[in-house]
Amino acid sequence: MAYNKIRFLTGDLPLLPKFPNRINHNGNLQKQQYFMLFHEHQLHHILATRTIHRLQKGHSFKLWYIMAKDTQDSTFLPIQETIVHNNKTARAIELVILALLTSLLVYRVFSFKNQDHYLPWLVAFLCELWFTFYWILSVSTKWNQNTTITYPERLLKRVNETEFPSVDIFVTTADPILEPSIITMNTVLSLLAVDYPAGKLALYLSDDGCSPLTYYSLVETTKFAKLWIPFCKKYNVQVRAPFRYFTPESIPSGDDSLDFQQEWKKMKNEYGDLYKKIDLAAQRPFTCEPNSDFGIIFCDVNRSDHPAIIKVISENKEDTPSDLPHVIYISREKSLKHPHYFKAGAMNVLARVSGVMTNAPLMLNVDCDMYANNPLVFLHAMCIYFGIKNEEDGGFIQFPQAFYDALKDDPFGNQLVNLAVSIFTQSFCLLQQSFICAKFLLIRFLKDVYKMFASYIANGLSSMQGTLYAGSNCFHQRKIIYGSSPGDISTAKMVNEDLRNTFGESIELREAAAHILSGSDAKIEKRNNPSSFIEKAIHVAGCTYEYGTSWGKKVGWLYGAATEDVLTGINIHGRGWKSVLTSPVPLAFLGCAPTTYPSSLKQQKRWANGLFEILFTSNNPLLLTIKGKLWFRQALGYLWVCMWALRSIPESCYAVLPAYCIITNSNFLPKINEPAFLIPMGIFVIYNLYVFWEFKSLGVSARMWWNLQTMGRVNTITAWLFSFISVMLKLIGLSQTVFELTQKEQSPNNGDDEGRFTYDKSPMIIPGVFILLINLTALVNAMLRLLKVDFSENWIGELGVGEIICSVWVTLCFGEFLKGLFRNGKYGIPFSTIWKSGALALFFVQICRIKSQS
Ligand SMILES: O=c1ccn([C@@H]2O[C@H](COP(=O)(O)OP(=O)(O)O[C@H]3O[C@H](CO)[C@@H](O)[C@H](O)[C@H]3O)[C@@H](O)[C@H]2O)c(=O)[nH]1
Ligand SMILES: [Mn+2]
Repeated sequence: MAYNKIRFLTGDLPLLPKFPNRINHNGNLQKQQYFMLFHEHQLHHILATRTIHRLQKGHSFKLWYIMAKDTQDSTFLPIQETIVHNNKTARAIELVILALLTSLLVYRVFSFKNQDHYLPWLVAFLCELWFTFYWILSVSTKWNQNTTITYPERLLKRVNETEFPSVDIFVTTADPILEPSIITMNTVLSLLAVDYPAGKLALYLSDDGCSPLTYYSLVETTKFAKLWIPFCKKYNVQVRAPFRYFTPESIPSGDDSLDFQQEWKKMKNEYGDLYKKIDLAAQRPFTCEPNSDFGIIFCDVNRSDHPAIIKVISENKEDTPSDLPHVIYISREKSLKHPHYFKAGAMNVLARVSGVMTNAPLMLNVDCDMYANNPLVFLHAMCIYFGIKNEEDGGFIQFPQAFYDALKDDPFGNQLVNLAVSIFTQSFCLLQQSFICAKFLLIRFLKDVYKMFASYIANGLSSMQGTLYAGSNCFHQRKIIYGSSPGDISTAKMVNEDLRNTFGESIELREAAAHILSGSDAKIEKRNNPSSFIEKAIHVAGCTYEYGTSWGKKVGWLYGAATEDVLTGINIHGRGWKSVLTSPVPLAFLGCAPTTYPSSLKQQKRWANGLFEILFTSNNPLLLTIKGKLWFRQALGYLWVCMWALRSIPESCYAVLPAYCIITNSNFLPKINEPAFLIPMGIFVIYNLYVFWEFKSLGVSARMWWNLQTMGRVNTITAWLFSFISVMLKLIGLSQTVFELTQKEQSPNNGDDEGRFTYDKSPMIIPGVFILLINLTALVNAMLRLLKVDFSENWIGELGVGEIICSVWVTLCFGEFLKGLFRNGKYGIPFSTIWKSGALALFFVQICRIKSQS
């Protein structure tokens, strides 16, 4: 379909000595290999020397493999390309660290009986066993790295706009105060104005806050969009979220045309008006106005107990096409008697309502603060959609989560740069080539024994399935969200009874789903007048609709973990799909990261909590590898993220150990005059230098590296420890997880406060303050001991240098808390928190005393 413009040629290709090997017995060139050989510059070189195919006449060639004659004609160039990273140095260092970790374990085992202090030695051994295991997961996840690059300009030359699939866009918001309407509206505007045929787009805004303000803002924003979209398209505006476009720096220059300058001013005023309207409405209490349509809708609604409200705010009719996509407002039914499953519940309503109204084969999902920062983002996604080679490669298309106005040097460690290293930019998405041989041998070897199992291992060894689904900035195929697996025809042939059990009572939804599952795009019905389906849509947005169906269990966004995104993503991978990550320049989407320490803590807790919950569902990565089609190394990658909460236990123990040992005058590390001291020292030095180097190569400042490294320790011992505890409480039935929203701010620049730590009374920081206090006590203890030291033989060995270094390091990591102990007001740690941690620390020191006396 996409390549019908490519010309067929035959001729000579003398400049490519490797070329003939890559032609298979049919005379066809393997398409991956084709692209490996023909990087753009090579091609240009070849074409410049006027060489063409050597392939003899009479051979049939698949469209892909044909080169065009004209250098200017880019129809033969790939629309997406995967570049494999060279990370040999990183791999070598990672293996050195692994070797050191292993030797430390071996040393512990052999020196165990010579110890006078079994307890710290045993605890250290268990922690290090965990660190080694976790390091293996991390190395495996980062081993193969690649980047996918997309070329929208080539796509436009090759695929006609009419062939583009339609896309339903879902934006979710839940509270107009924590998520100010103006931010949500900017996200809406940026999406309405993307470079994509407007007739193929429908934007659905889900409002879990059931807020008249959000509804009113959307109506006004839609009016403004009618001016904004043509303006953006006419002048090819790059940033289509007005609050980011009309900045003081963006004033038109003298070089710009007069027309543009005038329209720019007009647009700026119009946006100013919109802003004022929304701002005023936010300050005025809402009143029921019986004579206005708007007043009646929201009269007496209670946000947690109300019927579904669905309004088509604007329609893009086929007979009067415009630049403005369909705009639809949804506030799903809520009732105190029924669970609503937070964002996952909202997404499922969006999937159903859009299924009834527009039923696009693709859906894009964004959080209310994630505006589209690159107007070509849909075309970048289409490069992948049209460029994937095998059906299963297109599980979902994820763009990274990145943030605007990020605080300098990431003081709270929440901007995901560190994750970028491992989850987003590089790994989770790998190349098969180098392992094909190993895979082949392995399959042969185990063939007769465990045929199935062998192919799992082989797949696992060869590569991974791709990036995580991160909840926002992701394109999904509707059929995959509806539960289909690659190459599986059973869903395509679902009969009415199955459809009812899966998708529920609504006949329209079942019909629409059957269309989608049967696969062929051509059959997917275009619905041009969503407003005629409002009644049907209200039906599927009801809070009892899901009872007795597969929503949240097998289809849609899955319930059971606070991170519905990763849970839904692992389920998709578990069906055998792969996913793709691509990050165009400029970045596809930008949102707000929490700007205060307490809100960052809350977010960290929810994430670690949700990720850990996944291990206790039927979507546990190891279960999915055995029972489903999750590849082994992909499962290791998932384990690596899902165990954040569990990490808090060994990390806390390891942070307690130096204090314990100094106070009780015992050791958990080899003494400085033993050669074995070099092992932990080597790990410490090499690991930290390695991470520093890794961050440097990502362009991260030294200050940011330090912040990320200390916040890594702090978050683990505070927020993640609480995630661990809360999952345990949930497992024994004592608590329920809730989704606490993150506060969003339009310009997070709040003067003096920017990036400074503030504290609330959250108990989460108690363990952190406790660790700090006991390590401070230990250091004072060590100092006193140093004063009394008798410089006789082996005094340096008795000093416990390793323990002191560790204690100093832990204290440095908790440096912000140390400052917080002495500051006042919101910058200081509340007295009640200090008091509680102090009591715990005192108790601990007392135990140490008793221990050392016994
Ligand atoms: O009951 C709810 C709760 C949340 N949301 C929406 O969910 C989105 C994400 O909420 P936010 O507070 O911004 O959480 P983050 O931690 O920033 O979000 C990340 O992590 C979440 C899982 O914890 C994913 O759902 C998100 O997509 C992902 O961006 C927002 O648009 C909310 O409006 C709802 O629609 N209904
Ligand atoms: Mn968010």
